[in-house]
Amino acid sequence: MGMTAAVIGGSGYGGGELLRLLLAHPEIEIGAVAAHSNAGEDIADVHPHLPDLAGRTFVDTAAAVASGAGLIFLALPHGRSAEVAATIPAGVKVVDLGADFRLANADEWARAYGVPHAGTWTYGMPELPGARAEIAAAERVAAPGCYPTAVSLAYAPLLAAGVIEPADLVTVAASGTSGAGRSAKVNLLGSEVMGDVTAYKVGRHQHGPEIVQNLGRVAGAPVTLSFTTTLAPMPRGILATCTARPSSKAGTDELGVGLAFDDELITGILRAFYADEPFVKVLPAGRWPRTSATLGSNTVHLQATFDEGAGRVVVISAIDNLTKGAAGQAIQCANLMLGLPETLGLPVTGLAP
Ligand SMILES: NC(=O)C1=CN([C@@H]2O[C@H](COP(=O)(O)OP(=O)(O)OC[C@H]3O[C@@H](n4cnc5c(N)ncnc54)[C@H](OP(=O)(O)O)[C@@H]3O)[C@@H](O)[C@H]2O)C=CC1
Ligand SMILES: CC(=O)N[C@@H](CCC(=O)OP(=O)(O)O)C(=O)O
Repeated sequence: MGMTAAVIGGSGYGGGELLRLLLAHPEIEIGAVAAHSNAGEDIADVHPHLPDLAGRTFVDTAAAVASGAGLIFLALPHGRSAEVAATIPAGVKVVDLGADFRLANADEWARAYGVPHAGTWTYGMPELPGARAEIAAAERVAAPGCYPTAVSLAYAPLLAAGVIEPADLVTVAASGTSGAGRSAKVNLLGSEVMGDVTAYKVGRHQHGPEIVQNLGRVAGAPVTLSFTTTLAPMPRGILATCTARPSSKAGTDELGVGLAFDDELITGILRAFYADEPFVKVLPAGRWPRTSATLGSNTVHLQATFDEGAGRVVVISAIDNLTKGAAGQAIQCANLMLGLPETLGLPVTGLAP
């Protein structure tokens, strides 16, 4: 074992997924695991799917910070990471699953989250252009949110190729309930969620600015996104339907391919962009992403078409919000920061049915 990692916020859903993946990681050993209201509890009592952690108890946050771990994962509610990060000594590598350090613009952060901005860390989405080397060189990384992963990776290849209009992106996405965390909320009760799909945070979701930040960097131009989120009656998964108008460059010889603007061209751009990416799968023609196929994997499934009648490109993206959308992505970043193979300990295959 090369490195001991502490997990702070280990009793939550993101923390539980981190622990599940780290138990199978050949180079990272689980050190102190911290909780808040569950401090002192047996880890396997809170996470019965992790029986190998029976007999180990959650410590408090300060004890985990002081535990001497060379790597710390933070899986805390928004606003909490910043105060804990300030107590972590230099030289310790930190990956934050929360939002505190994701946005570069302080005003946008304060508008989206309602508390002052704590700063900006290296953004942890290795598949975005130039990101991998920055993550590998960083001591502190802000791992992206679940929706921003699904949506940014759907649009990025087409924006980078210049074939869609950055000023007219429209996304409707559905999330499973674990995306809202483990703490009790009335709207997450089984009797509220089962048999229901509901829109929420319409027109004001906090992930809007994060997606716009990512895609603006890829496009090299201002991006406008209409982003609507819905809650689906399933524990895990995100399905994002991402549409865009073709740009004036689409279907012209400027692309250098001499092809009509059609499904083959669009999926060809996606395939070329992700040709060397172990965790992004552009599905074969005719097969559409489904959340169930991604569960437990660190994999993004993509498919695309050109809806000629509407004059819009449609890209569908599916991920497991807790894996590629949170803990898996955090470990992918940690692997890079530690100089390990990026895929170490991370499943590509899903769990079905
Ligand atoms: N769920 C998801 O799909 C995703 C989550 N994220 C982000 O990851 C972070 C964790 O999310 P998630 O696991 O879902 O959240 P949960 O609500 O499930 O877990 C939160 C964790 O933080 C601990 N905690 C709560 N308050 C405090 C506090 N004041 N001091 C110290 N620890 C505290 C909790 O401890 P205890 O329960 O013992 O009180 C628990 O371990 C959030 O920032 C979230 O936005 C990012 C991407 C996806
Ligand atoms: C279903 C549900 O409520 N999902 C949450 C996702 C929160 C999340 O994951 O937050 P960060 O990625 O920003 O840390 C939401 O929509 O706010």
